[in-house]
Amino acid sequence: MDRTADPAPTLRPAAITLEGLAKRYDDGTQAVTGLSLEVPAGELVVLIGPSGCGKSTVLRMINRLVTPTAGRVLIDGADTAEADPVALRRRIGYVIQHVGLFPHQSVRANVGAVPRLLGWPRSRIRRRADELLELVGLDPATHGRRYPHELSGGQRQRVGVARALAADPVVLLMDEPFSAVDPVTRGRLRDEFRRLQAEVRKTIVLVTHDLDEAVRLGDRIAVLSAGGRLEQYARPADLLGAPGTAFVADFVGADRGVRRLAVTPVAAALRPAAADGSPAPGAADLPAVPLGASLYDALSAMLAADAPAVAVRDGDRTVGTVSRADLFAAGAAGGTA
Ligand SMILES: Nc1ncnc2c1ncn2[C@@H]1O[C@H](COP(=O)(O)OP(=O)(O)OP(=O)(O)O)[C@@H](O)[C@H]1O
Repeated sequence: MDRTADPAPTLRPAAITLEGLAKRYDDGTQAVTGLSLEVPAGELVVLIGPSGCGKSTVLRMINRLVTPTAGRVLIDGADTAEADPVALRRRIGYVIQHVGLFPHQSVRANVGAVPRLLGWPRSRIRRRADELLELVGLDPATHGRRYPHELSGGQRQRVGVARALAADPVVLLMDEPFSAVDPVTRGRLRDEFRRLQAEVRKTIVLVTHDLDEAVRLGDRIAVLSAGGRLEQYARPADLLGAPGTAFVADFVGADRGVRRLAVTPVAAALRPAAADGSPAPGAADLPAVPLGASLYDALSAMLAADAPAVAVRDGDRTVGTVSRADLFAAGAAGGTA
């Protein structure tokens, strides 16, 4: 990204603190109960739990679309109840399930909506919109002038993400952001989003029903049960390796061992190649996975090729091998996600 073209300083991501947060709706529904958790600056925290357990209500209390009945939300230590709600929402990006793009505005105008409200000069808004469209994988020249109905569902979803990032928010809230598209597009968007987050490093709170999405995207996962009660808050590998309550064990399911392989890097089981750089004997005949792959990828490659091990490559170089025994041993011990 050409930061020199944009005079706006990039805002540091902010930490979010939820302190004893609760919401009881007027009809008596207790949606969230005494929720306390800390979202470190620059991390992506996933809220997951069964339908109706209060996940969306938590997001909406963070941006003050819903007023808590008890507790506080602090952003970088400042109580959001004391902020002007409109100004607060401009500092917080919000991506929702069905995107909510303005149908009668072009893609570029949609992405520039918040900067326009903030009174940025037109040339800067346009530059920012085009920069963000590129960032989310849309060509500004082709897609910038289109209207939302002229895009595919996945493209609309990308525009929604670009729009939420436009004013360089200190916090990004995402409510089921990838659920309105087919499973293949969903997987692709999720992978793209992971790369995007590695680049922009925002503080993100993301709501999903999908455990795979949670373990692949989350730095930490908060599992909520009915009434918005926090069951466990942990890193993905820890959540899968040591469910803290019977509810979590049931929620992460019997296949949690396999899921855990997906969040354990192949490096955790690597048998390094010889120090002189010569490849392990027979490595040339093995299927290969890149160094950034997970143990799950390694197992898939072994099963597909009916091979006893995989070679691990860093670019063109074979850096070592992982056998089935190495893989299961490391999977059982758990790696860091
Ligand atoms: N405005 C409202 N008035 C009354 N009850 C509400 C209101 N909004 C949500 N609720 C209730 O609060 C509870 C939590 O809803 P919320 O949408 O936060 O859950 P969720 O976990 O996001 O659900 P889902 O996964 O199905 O989207 C539900 O029982 C819901 O019916």
